[in-house]
This record gives sequence, structure tokens and C-alpha cells, in this order.
Amino acid sequence: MEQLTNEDKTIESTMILVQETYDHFPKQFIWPKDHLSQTSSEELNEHVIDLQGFLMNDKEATLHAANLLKESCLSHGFFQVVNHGVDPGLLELAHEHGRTFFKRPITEKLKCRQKEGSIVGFSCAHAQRFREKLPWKELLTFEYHENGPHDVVEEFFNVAMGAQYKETGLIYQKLCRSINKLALDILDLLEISLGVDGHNHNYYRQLFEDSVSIVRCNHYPQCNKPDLTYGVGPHCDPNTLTILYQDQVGGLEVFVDNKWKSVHPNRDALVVNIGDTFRALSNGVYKSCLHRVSVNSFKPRLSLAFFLCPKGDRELKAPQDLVDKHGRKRYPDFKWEELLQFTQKNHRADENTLEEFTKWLLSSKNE
Ligand SMILES: C=C1C[C@]23C[C@H]1CC[C@H]2[C@]1(C)CCC[C@@](C)(C(=O)O)[C@H]1[C@@H]3C(=O)O
Ligand SMILES: O=C(O)CCC(=O)C(=O)O
Ligand SMILES: [Fe+2]
Repeated sequence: MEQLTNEDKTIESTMILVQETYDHFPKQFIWPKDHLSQTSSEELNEHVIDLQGFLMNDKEATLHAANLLKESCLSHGFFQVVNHGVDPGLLELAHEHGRTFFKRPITEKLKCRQKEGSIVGFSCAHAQRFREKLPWKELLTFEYHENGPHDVVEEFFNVAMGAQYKETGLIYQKLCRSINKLALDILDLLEISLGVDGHNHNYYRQLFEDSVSIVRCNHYPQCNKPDLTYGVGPHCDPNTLTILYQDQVGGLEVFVDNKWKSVHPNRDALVVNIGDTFRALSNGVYKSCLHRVSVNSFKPRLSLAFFLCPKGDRELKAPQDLVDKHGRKRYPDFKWEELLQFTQKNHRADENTLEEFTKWLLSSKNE
């Protein structure tokens, strides 16, 4: 067997801390208790939007779906979708392959570990990036390129992870293509719901024609002290939209009406939340969703997240008529590569990312 380097050993010992039951809970995983930390007791009664009519170009159904979408996004930026067009069998298969990967020995998983400065690869609790407030999760991250010259998902599994993951790569490539199509359809519906005028028809879709999205499998092991930590701490996703497939274990919570509310897993639905980039692209009209993930002591949980992101160098700004309608431009123009870099180098994504990024961008441009 290959020798472990010192770095591997550190990550491996963190990994063991994550997976075993301890008398002394590892302090890197303890999150401070502040106003955002209260536990959630209520269930969220979010809209579950049926996309069938909209996807078949039915006018009435489209207006109905757009109204529900508008209500959700004005209030908190979170909803679920059913009849979304993504094959449930494919989702289940991807989930199964994800589960099999996380069961593999740590030495195998570390072969494709996240390298410094890169977002792709395997990571245990982000232990290579952060020293405190570690999330109680293992993750595998890769990219999806829409209309790129290569099938980069397939390539990632085949090359970075090894030939035994060839089939997994084919499954994830197919799944990403299908989720990306859904994401662009949801962008169209968001455009309708915002009442963006006819001159700007397809404004959002066009920005994402050559998108470079981030895809992640999250594995949340059981935890013997679930009240001390989070699977993911409170944050808004910095990207545009997130489409999530989760199992039936539960743990996702959304901050609504000044309270944390838990999301009841729905077998037939995909979870969607608005990210900070779309908040900026709507000139602040739509909220990006503040959410977190709690862990539990009885069952591991797996989720697959598709973080829709534009190509790094695209200039991002709200359509002019939304700016005109609301009297002022709320955010400076920016590029996704700037916001991504901000979250990887300057500011770990949390509930304040967009405000902090805006200040940082304005001050760096005035220097
Ligand atoms: C641009 C990104 C940064 C994160 C991955 C994508 C989209 C979501 C972000 C994240 C999940 C928000 C919570 C904190 C974070 C550090 C995490 O727990 O993984 C964030 C991701 C990251 O920086 O890797
Ligand atoms: O696993 C989940 O339910 C959500 C994960 C999440 O919020 C994230 O990765 O950004
Ligand atoms: Fe998130």
C-alpha cells in the first residue's frame, strides 16, 4: 500500500475523529452559540412547485408556477420542485454511487483529495482549509461545464479518481446535463416572475450558456454531539441557484420569519434555493436563502448539490429595467471569478457574503 504523507496523516486523523464516537468532542468542530444558533422545532411550509405545465409551455400553469416562485423568493428564496424532468432513477443511481464512494477507505478517498487553491476533489470537513468551526461532513466536489469541449465530469471521475469510477462518471455527467437544463428552465421562470420586460427576454439564460458550475456530494456522518456542531453552518450560497437532491434523513433548515425551520424531505422533489449571485442579478428584489444543515446521532445523510455558476469572466449585472423599476442599482457589476475567489481566499461563505463582497469589491476598485 502507498505510504501516507504527514499531510495525509493529519487529514486521516481528523477523518477518524469525524467517524468515531468520542467522549471528548473534537474542539475544531464546536460552533459558537449565537443568535443564529437556536434549534429548529417548526417545519417549513414552503411552496412545492409543480413544473409540468410550465415545461410543456402551458400559459396558465406557467403563470401559476411563476406566482408561487415570486412569493417564495420575495419571502426567503427557498422552494421545492416536482415534475421537474430529471429522471428519478438517475438521481437514485447517482445517490447510490455517492454512498459507495464515501464507504471506501480513507486512503482511497484521499487519492483525489482537494489540492490547495482548487475547489475540486475530496475533502474531509474542509480540514485542509479551516482550523475552527469545521463542518461535520465529508465532501466530493467537481465541475460541470455547459457546452464545453470535454465531458469534464466523466474526465474527473475517470482521471482524478481512477478507472474503477468510469461508470460513476458517466452517471454524474448525464445527471449534471439534466439538472443544468432544469436550472436554465428555472431561470426562465424567475425572469417571468420578476416581470423582466420583453427587450430583455432570455436575459438570465444567455448569461449561463457557457456556465461552469460546481457539483458536490455531501456526506454527513452520524455525530454523537449533534448540538455542538453543524453539517454546514448558517450561510447563503454565493452562486446563482442551488438544486439539491437529498435522502429521507433530514437536517436542512431555512431561516424564515426570524426562526430556523426544518425542511421535510420530499422523495419526489428537488430542493431549490436562490444564491447571492441571483440576488444581485435581481437587483436585490429576490432574497438569497439563509440555510444550514444540522446533523444527528442516529443516521448518516447524503445530499447532491448542483451549484449553478456562470463562466468566471462573465460581467454580471441586473437587467436595466429592474434597476429602473426600483430606482437604483443595488450592487456593483461583478464577475463570478471575483466572488468565487472572495469565498475561497477572503471570506468563508456565511450569511453576510454578498454585503462583505460588495464592500471588498468597491474598495479594491478604488485603490
Ligand atoms: C462557491 C462555493 C463556495 C461553497 C461551495 C460553492 C457553493 C456553496 C459554498 C459553501 C457550501 C457555503 C457554506 C460554507 C462552505 C465553505 C462549505 O461548508 O462548504 C462553502 C463552499 C466552499 O467554500 O467550499
Ligand atoms: O446538504 C444539504 O442539505 C445542503 C448543503 C448546503 O447547504 C451546501 O452545500 O451549500
Ligand atoms: Fe448551501
